Amino acid sequence: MTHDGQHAQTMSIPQQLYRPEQVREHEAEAAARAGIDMWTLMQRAGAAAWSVLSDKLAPGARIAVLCGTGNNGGDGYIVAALAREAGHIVRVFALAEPKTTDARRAWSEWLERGGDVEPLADWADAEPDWVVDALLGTGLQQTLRGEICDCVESLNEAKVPVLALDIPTGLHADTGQPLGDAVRARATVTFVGVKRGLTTGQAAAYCGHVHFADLGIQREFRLLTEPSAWYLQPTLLQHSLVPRAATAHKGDAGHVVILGGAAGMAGAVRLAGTAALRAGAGKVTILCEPGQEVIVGQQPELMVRGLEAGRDEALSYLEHASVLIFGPGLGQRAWGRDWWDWYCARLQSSDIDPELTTVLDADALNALAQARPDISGRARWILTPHPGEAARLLECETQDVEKNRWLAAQTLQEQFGGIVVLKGRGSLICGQEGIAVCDRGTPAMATAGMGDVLAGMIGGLLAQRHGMALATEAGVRLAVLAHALAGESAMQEKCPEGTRGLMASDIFDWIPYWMNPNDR
Ligand SMILES: NC(=O)C1=CN([C@@H]2O[C@H](COP(=O)(O)OP(=O)(O)OC[C@H]3O[C@@H](n4cnc5c(N)ncnc54)[C@H](OP(=O)(O)O)[C@@H]3O)[C@@H](O)[C@H]2O)[C@@H](O)CC1
Ligand SMILES: Nc1ncnc2c1ncn2[C@@H]1O[C@H](COP(=O)(O)OP(=O)(O)O)[C@@H](O)[C@H]1O
Ligand SMILES: [K+]
Repeated sequence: MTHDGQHAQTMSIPQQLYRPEQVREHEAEAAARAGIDMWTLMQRAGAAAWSVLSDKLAPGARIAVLCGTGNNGGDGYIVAALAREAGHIVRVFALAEPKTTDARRAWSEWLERGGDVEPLADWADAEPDWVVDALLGTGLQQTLRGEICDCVESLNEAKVPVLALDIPTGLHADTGQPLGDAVRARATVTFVGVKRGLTTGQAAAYCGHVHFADLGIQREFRLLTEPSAWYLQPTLLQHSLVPRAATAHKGDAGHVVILGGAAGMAGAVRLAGTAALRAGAGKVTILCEPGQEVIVGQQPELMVRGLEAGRDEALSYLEHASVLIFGPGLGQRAWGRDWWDWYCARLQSSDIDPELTTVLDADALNALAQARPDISGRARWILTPHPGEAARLLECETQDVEKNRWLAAQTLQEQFGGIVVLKGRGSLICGQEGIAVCDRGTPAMATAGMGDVLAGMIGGLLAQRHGMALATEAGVRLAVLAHALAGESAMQEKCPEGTRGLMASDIFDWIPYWMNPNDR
């Protein structure tokens, strides 16, 4: 078996993400254009996986390779052969004989070299230090069935570290949802193009660390098909968030107006307002329910005005606003509902400029779900639903949203216009420029007020976008990314591997850190 070292290298995840069908459809043509056959491609896949696995092994480690009947299984036989050549104790457990030509070749080479193939159900006999999951790749159709299902269950119960080839068996390579059950891998090596199901939905619970190997055909592959989504990386902040001019004054940095903060929920607008300032907004004004000013005003940099619902005095604030954030702590009582009705009416009559960039969050999204007004200005909306709010807007259940987050985000964008941020692990940003995904952040961010901070950061960054020559959609992507990274940094500071106990306000100090990526 040749070890094709040159193309066995893994690299960082590129920006371009694909649907699994795109990879299936175009990999053979890309390989042909690169002058190699599919057997060579399979050997490269096995070698790339081996290069990841070999780094994790102590000398003489015991490895169990679990092979399915398709080409994913073929990759597995190649890894097995390479691991044995390197002196490890390798046992292969297979569902049945391979069905495809290339996988059969890999299987027969393994047998010819004295390898053995044992029944899948016996895998635990190997008492492995590592397992290689080569059961199913992108060929997965519907819910896992038969012996594979039992095997995945026993593998997860055993809690042995697993390296998944291409994708953890059972995980849908597009939606990132397990189909029935799925292997919980410690690491995944994915081939040719990064499948977008590795970045959202439940992917983070199943994939472990994701490695990418282009198998030397990336250039050819990219010429054949357009990406289906964009993967957001911290380097993007460096490229886009250029330092402010030395002569800047606060008027250059925009004015964010935040409408929300009903009795009992003034904290939401205060969080959003502080986040907008930390993101660099020049000025922030909060319009809240009368009586709540004291709570907001404890953050002295925020300007605050208590207003009864529907007061046209609000127009004078909006006239000078660069961005409106509408919804944090708005509540569902009359005060909040009346403000929503006022907003829709004033937008319809153009008393509110339809060009005013407006973040609709929290209860403004719930009001939108109930009222569905036919108004102009939608092109300037940025909707920031979590999956529950998205479900209300789409009139479905939260699990329907999670089943296919790409589709949910796209449908919301088509129905409501503007830019949609579908929050949760693997946040999606969908607008005219396509869909981008942010898979950063930490489960410690699943805590009240974290969404208010995000709304504030989006507003705060967009308020400065003219000075930075930043398009709105690009600005939203950057804010989502910086929010997730600030959450990670704040948790890291408290407890490096921790997953609980973060508060939304803990991330404030880290927002300037990520907003100034070139200044350190
Ligand atoms: N040379 C190449 O082409 C290269 C390919 N590459 C690799 O190939 C992988 C794709 O290979 P693939 O297309 O053969 O599909 P794969 O995922 O192995 O499974 C198909 C088998 O699974 C079975 N099955 C399906 N659904 C099931 C279910 N729900 N529950 C249970 N069983 C189910 C199905 O059975 P059937 O339905 O036909 O009875 C069929 O036998 C790709 O991910 C990458 O790793 C790389 O090496 C680069 C070079
Ligand atoms: N497990 C997680 N991993 C990464 N980010 C998360 C996770 N859970 C929540 N977040 C992020 O935290 C924020 C929570 O927002 P939201 O649910 O609106 O909270 P709230 O309404 O309480 O302010 C979102 O940006 C979301 O993407
Ligand atoms: K697999």
